[in-house]
Amino acid sequence: MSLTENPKQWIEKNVQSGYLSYYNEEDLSHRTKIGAGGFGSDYKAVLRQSGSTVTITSLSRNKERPKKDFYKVLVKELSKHQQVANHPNIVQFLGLSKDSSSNYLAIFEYADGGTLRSRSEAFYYTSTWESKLSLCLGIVNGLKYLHELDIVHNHLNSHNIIFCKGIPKITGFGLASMNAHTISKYENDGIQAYVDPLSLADVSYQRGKESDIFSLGVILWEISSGQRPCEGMTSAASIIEFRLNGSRDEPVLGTPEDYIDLYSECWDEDPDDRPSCEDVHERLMVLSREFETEKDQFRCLLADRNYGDEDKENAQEDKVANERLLRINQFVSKKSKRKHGVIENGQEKSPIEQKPEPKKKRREKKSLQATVSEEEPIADTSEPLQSSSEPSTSLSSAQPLQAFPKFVPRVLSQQAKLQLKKLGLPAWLANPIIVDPSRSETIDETNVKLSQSTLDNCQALGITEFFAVQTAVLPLLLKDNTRALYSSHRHFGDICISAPTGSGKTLAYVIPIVEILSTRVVCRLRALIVLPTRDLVAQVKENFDAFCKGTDLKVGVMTGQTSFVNEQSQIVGNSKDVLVGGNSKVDILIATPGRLIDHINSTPNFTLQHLRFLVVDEADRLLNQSYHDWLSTVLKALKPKKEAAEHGLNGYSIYDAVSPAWVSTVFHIPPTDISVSKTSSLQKLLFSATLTRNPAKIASLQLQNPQYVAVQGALTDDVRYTLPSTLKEYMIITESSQKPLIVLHILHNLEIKSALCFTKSVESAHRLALLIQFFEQMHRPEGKFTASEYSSDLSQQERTNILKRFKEGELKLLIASDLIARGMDLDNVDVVINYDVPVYMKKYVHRVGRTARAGREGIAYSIVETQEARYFKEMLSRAGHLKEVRKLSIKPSKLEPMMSSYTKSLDALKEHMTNIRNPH
Ligand SMILES: Nc1ncnc2c1ncn2[C@@H]1O[C@H](COP(=O)(O)OP(=O)(O)OP(=O)(O)O)[C@@H](O)[C@H]1O
Repeated sequence: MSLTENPKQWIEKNVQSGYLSYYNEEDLSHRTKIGAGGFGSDYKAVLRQSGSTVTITSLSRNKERPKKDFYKVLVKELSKHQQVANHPNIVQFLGLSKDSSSNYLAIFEYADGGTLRSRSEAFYYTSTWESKLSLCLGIVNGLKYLHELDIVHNHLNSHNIIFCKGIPKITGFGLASMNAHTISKYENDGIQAYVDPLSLADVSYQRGKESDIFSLGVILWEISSGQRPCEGMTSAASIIEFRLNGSRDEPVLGTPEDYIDLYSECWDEDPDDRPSCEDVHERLMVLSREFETEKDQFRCLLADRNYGDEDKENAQEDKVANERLLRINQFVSKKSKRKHGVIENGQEKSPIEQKPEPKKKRREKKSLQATVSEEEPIADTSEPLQSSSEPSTSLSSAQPLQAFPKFVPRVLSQQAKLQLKKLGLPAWLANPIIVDPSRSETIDETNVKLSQSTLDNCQALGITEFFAVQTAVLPLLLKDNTRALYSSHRHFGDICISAPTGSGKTLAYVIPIVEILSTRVVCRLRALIVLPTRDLVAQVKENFDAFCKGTDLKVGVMTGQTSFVNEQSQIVGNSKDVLVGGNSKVDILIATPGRLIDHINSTPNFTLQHLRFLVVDEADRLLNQSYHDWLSTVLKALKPKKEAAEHGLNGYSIYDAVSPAWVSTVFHIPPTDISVSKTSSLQKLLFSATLTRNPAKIASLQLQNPQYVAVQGALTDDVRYTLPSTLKEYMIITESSQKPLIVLHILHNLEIKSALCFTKSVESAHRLALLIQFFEQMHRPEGKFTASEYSSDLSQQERTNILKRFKEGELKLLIASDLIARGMDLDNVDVVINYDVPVYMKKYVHRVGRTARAGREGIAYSIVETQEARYFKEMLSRAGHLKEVRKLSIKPSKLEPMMSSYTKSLDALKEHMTNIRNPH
C-alpha cells in the first residue's frame, strides 16, 4: 500500500507489523506533566520494558492541520525520524502511543540535562573553550546530518538543543515540531532572534538550509556569550525590527577571532554568503585543533580591536585597554607555570583565592579576567559529542573558569573603524592597489607589449582604449618576467580583482591569457575559467573566441548542456588508453563548477596538472557555493594522481614532461648550483564587482604572493561599493497594488528602448510578464512593447533564444528573477527596473550593474512598497549609498490614461490564472 494513498492505514499497518514501535497506556508508568521543561514536551514517563525515562509529546490536529492532512504530515515527519534514527546528536524517536481521546503521541528519549537555553549562561561561566567547541561540534554534527538527508530544521534555536546524558542533541523538527506548543510556547521567548531575517521580512520566503545556518550562527554566538540573543528586547516586534535593520548581537570579549568570523558568516544577511553546514563543521574542527596546540593563548583580539590608540577622544579608555593588553601578555607568559588561575588587576590569584562574585557584578566589571583551562581531549566527532565539562546549573556554586566582563561596545571614530577593519587582515588585503575608475589608456599609449593578433582583434571589436581594470591587470600579468609559459623557480603571484560592474573585467583576463598561451607548442589544458552559470560560460566563451582568432588556441566549455560523453570527446578526445600526463583537445576551458567536478572525478585523461591560469570569475559567489566542495577538488586535481604499484612507481605521481613546474619534484636530479626550491607556475585570478575581503574565504584558495587590486572611487569606511559613474538611480515609493502600473508608466512614458526588470521569484516574473503582455494587447495593439520572462523554468534552448531576441532588439523587456543579475553583459539595456527591491546591497549592486556598462549611460528604478521603504533606505544607507538614489514621485495624472487598459488586463490575468488552476 502506498504511503501517500492512505497514510492512516499505512501507520496502523506498520504499527501492527512492529516496524513502528507502539506503546500502550500500561507500557508507560510514572507520568508527570513537565510543561515548560525539556523541549515542548507534555509529559515525562518511564518505559516499563527498559526502565528508561522518556518524553511524551502530543501531536496536534489544530486548525491549520485539518484531520485530512494530519496523517499525511504525520507520515512525512515520521519518515524524517526514521531516516535519522540513531544519530548521536539528534534526539531519538522511540515510538508512538495514543492518549485517551485516541490522539497520537510521540515518544522521545528524555532530555535529562534540559535545553541549551536553560544552560547557556551556566555553560559560559563554567566551560573552557575546548568544551564550548566540543558542544558546537556536537550541534553542527547533528545539523550536518539532517542537511545531508535534505532535511531542513526550520526552527533551530537554543530551546531545540537538548542534553541527554551530557550529549547535545537536536530536536524540534519532524514530529517534535507537530506539537502545538513547541513553537507557540516560545513565541514570547525571543525565538524570532534565531529566524532568518529574510523570512521575517517576507513570510512567503521558503526557508532552506541557509536559514538553518543563520539560526546556527545565533546559537554559536549564544554559546560564546552565555547570553540570549537580542537580550533586553522585550517584544517580538522589537527583535524583528532589530534583525530587519541588519543588526546582530555584539561579540563578547575573549571570543577567538576565527570563531567570531565563523558565526558572523553564518548570520550574513545574504544567504548565498553563508557557509554550508559542512564548512562550519570543518572550520570548527580546525579551531579545535588550534586550541589543542595553542591551548590557552586566548586571542583576545577584540580587546586590541576596540581599544586601539587611534581614538584620541577616548585616551583614557585606551590607557585601560593598554593595561589590559599588558595583563594578557603577562598572562600568556605565565601560562606555562600554572594550571588554574585568574589574573585580576595584574595579579595572579589561585583558584582558592577567587571568590565567585554575584553574576551581575562580575559581568559588568571592566577589568580583564583571563583564565587557563584544564587540558581536555578534543572530542572525536564520530562519537556522540558530549559537552565535556558538565555545567552546574547553579551559578553560585560554579567555579568561574573563564569569566570575561560583558563586552561594552563604544562609539568609534571613522579613523578607528578603518584601522579596526584592517586589523587581523594580511597586509596585501589590508592595503590593496587602488585604481581610479576613470583611468584609461589608449592602446597606442600602453606600455604593455601586445601581439599583432591581439591588436587586430581589439581593432575588429572597436576597442581603442583600455579601461581602468585592464590598465591595472594587463601590466601585472604581461610584464617581461611574468609572461612566460612556465617558471619553475619563482611564482608569478596570484591576483584578486574587485572592480565595478561593466568595467571590463572579462577582457582583463582574456587578453593576457591569450597572449601568454599563444606561445605554446603542444595543446594542453592551460587555462581554466570557472563561472557560476551556463549563460556566463557562453558569454565568456564568446570573448575568448574573439581573441583567439589568429592563434592556434582551442577553447572548450563544460556546462552539462550536451551529454557527458560528448563533452568528454570534445575536451579529452576518444582515446580509451590512460595516457601519462592525460590529454586535452583544448587550451582554454570554461566551466561551471558542478560539471567540472563530474569530469575531474570521472573522465579518464582529464587533468589539470598543466594549468597556467585558474580564473574564478564572480568569485564571491563561487566561494560561497560548496557545489560538492568544488574548490578543494580542483585544488587537489592540480597535481597528477599518484600511480599505483603496477606502474612500477610505487605511489609516486607521474608528471608530464610538459608540466616542468612539477617535474623536478619527482625525478631525483643531482643537485646543481641552481638547486633552488621549485614552485608551480599556476596563477590564480579572482574577479568580482563585490569581492570579499574575508581572509577566511580567500584562504580557501591557497593563494601565493597575492595582490589585491581594487578599482574604486574614494571609498570611505562607510561607502562599501563603487557603482558605475554613468548610472543614475531612482526610487519610487508606492503601494504594492500600484507597482505594475509604475512599470508600465516607466516603459511607456519615459522613452525606454530596452529594459531589464527584476522580480523576487520566478512566479512573480511569470505573472508580471503575462500582465504586461495583456496590457500591450489592449493598450497599444499597433506598436507593442514586447516583453518576455526569463527564468530557470525555461529550457536552455528557450533561454538562449530569448537572449538572442533581446540582444537583437526584437524583445524590449526581459522580466527575470536573479538568474541574470550577475555578470550578464547585455549591452543594449538602458534601464534596470527593480520591481521587487533586493534585500541585500550586493544583489542591488549586481542588478543595477546590468545597465551603465562600459562607460554608457544607464538608469535604475527601484519600485519600493511603502512598508519596505524604511528597510530599503537603511540598506542603502548602511552601504553609504543612500544619497546616490534619488526619490521620484509620479503624479496620478500620468497613470490615469493607462487605467482602463490596466484594469482590463488585470481581469484577463485573473481569468488566465484561474483557467490554469482549474482546466475544466
Ligand atoms: N577596453 C574596452 N573598450 C570597449 N569596450 C570594452 C572594453 N573592455 C570591455 N569592454 C566591454 O564592456 C562590457 C562590459 O565588460 P565585462 O562584461 O567584462 O564587465 P564586468 O566588469 O565583467 O562586469 P560584471 O561585474 O557585471 O560582470 C562588455 O561589453 C565588453 O565587451
